[in-house]
Amino acid sequence: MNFDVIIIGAGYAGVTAALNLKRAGKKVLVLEARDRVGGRVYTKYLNDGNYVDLGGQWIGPTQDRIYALAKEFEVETFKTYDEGKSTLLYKDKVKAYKGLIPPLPVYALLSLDAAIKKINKLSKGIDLHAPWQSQNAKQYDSMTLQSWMESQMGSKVARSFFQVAAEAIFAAHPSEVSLLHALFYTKSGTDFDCLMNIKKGAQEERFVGGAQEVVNRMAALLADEIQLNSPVKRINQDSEGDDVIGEGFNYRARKVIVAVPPAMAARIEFNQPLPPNRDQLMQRMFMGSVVKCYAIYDKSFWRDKGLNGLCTTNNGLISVTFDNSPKDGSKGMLMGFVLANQAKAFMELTTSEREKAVINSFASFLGPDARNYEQYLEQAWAEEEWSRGCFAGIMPPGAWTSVGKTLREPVGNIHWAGTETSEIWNGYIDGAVRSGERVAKELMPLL
Ligand SMILES: Cc1cc2nc3c(=O)[nH]c(=O)nc-3n(C[C@H](O)[C@H](O)[C@H](O)COP(=O)(O)OP(=O)(O)OC[C@H]3O[C@@H](n4cnc5c(N)ncnc54)[C@H](O)[C@@H]3O)c2cc1C
Repeated sequence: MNFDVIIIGAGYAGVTAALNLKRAGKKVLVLEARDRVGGRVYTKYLNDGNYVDLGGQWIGPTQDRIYALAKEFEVETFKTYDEGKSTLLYKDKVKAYKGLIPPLPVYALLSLDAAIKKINKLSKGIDLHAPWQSQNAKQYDSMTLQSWMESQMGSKVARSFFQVAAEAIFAAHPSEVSLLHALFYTKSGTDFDCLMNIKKGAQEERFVGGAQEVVNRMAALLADEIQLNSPVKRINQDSEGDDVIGEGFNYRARKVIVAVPPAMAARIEFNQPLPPNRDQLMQRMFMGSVVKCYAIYDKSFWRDKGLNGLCTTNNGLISVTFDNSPKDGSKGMLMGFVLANQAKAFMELTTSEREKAVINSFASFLGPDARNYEQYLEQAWAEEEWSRGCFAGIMPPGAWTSVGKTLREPVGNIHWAGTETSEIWNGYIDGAVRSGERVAKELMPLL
């Protein structure tokens, strides 16, 4: 059977592209490896009717495209729980504090504040459309975020907390991330404060019913077009179109959209080798490492103590936790991230060792009550065959300025989507939606 467009991947990017093309009268087919849509957004429904988001979950100001879809598909959002005091574990002591500024030594706070202001200022100069053309791009791309942190912050304590924030944003150690990429990503998501914060930040709101709710409803309009359990193994290109091949299927289309992260696109075979710089990009844009962990309680006991469940430390397995309880507060759900190098070590533990280590970490913030949990859940994204890491693809030093321009450049009939290709909210759900809209628009005149 012949299609106008075959879309590989039914994450937010692929489903958005498919729906836009279908609405424009095009004949589309979406091939998805997993047995569900949503990709890196994964809502697990629990037996008692509750749910947990094991992948992407928050949305916030300026993420207009995902908000527009939530409105269109009538999925409500609600504020992330943020009432009461936050918790800081520093030098083995637990302190509760109000507001955004943790009770750290003044010299460390001043150093942190200056670094955040500086990264915001530098990021303003980045060309989001072509980061490699930004002023000083070569210089920034020859540094890591770590080397920049060392040059900016004399205080070791400040550096360690900046690292906590950076790892929560990139799911990678700062020594792995190009400074140019960090600046691009910062501007793409407004600024560093917006990336870090709950109020007026990227963590401001959640979806009622879970973050998969919107994409599930979109997919319901594509019931005849989405084929699940269909990993694409190979694309054979010729001048007229492409054959898209997997186990038990071989479909043909005039155009193909690859809506998977570059690291996953690298696992597809192509009959005509891709241009070498494109291939090198796919070899280099690596996925971060994150394990998202939950303990579920009969109630959110921390709220009774005037705490908001937002806990941070510069010296623990879990460096940051959030109150992820349902909107009605009927259950207590504490969620924590194991990030970057900690995640790599964590994934070598047995299942029971992992659970024990996470609960110990939760108890180190919130006391013995944290041990009285009903259920433990986790999702290690590097263990996921069809993601191989998260939150998103990251550029190491040198990649943006050498091969970065191939990120969105079509190759013959193949066009690229996915949050990694977005100029705005790159790495986020909103970026995925924008990339789906962009690629559909790009293809329309060619069909
Ligand atoms: C733990 C975690 C927390 C996050 N938190 C947030 C957050 O709070 N807010 C936010 O905005 N973002 C967050 N993100 C990031 C967000 O989830 C992603 O940016 C977004 O979902 C990416 O969508 P996408 O469509 O570009 O890619 P994906 O969701 O990765 O979709 C790609 C799809 O392609 C499929 N696929 C891969 N290879 C093949 C193949 N060969 N053949 C067929 N199908 C294939 C995959 O199964 C997948 O369904 C988080 C991510 C994670 C993992």
